[in-house]
Amino acid sequence: MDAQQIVKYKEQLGKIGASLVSQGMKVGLGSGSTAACVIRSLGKRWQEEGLRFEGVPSSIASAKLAESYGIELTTLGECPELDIAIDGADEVTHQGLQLIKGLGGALLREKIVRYAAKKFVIVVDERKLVDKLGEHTPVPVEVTPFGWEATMKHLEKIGASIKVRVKNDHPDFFLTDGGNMILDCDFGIIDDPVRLEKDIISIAGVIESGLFINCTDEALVAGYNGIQHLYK
Ligand SMILES: O=C[C@H](O)[C@H](O)[C@H](O)COP(=O)(O)O
Repeated sequence: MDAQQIVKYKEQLGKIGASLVSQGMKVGLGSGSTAACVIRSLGKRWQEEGLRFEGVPSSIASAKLAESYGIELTTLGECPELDIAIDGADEVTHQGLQLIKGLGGALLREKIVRYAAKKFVIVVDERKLVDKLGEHTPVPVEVTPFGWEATMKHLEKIGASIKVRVKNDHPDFFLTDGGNMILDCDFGIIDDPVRLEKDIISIAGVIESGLFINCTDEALVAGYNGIQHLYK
């Protein structure tokens, strides 16, 4: 799949994702480049069709993008229950729609927004589809900076090979919107993601894992044959 093709797929996903939103809905706005295409399409509908909805962004970047189209944003404080959240993902299993998310570092807020929503739809191109999680992507784990070295040791004990995430082309640690660190944990092929998520979350210092298990209702997958709809 070449870069031009990927851009085309993301634009298609943006339009279809945005078409799921109707007047007055409460909407969780995801993060990353594919979710950004949904936000742009929603922005066009806001400007050209007068679509109005209440948007809760899952990252500062998504908030800025939405605001650049004039979309009025709200918070989970004002609007704790959402009709739908639409987001990207880094890996998606064909069966069960289990996910790895967080290569962009937004996993904690994305998960909070997801669980505030009645329905969770993800938008991905077909490169992200896998039989089992862990085929291409480590599991991003958000940890508190205090004592992160000890947290890392515990993650290693449950089988992770770890890279501490740093900023692009920079030796400084990458920090999330919430000021936390990300440890990219390679567990190899993940046979039991339910168990692994529990094991990760039970470690002191771990704030959230990038495993999104049994929580996706629908995946829109762009590929050579158009957009497929997969359901859990
Ligand atoms: O933290 C980032 C998010 O989980 C993204 O939704 C995910 O990384 C997919 O991003 P993209 O659509 O840019 O591949």
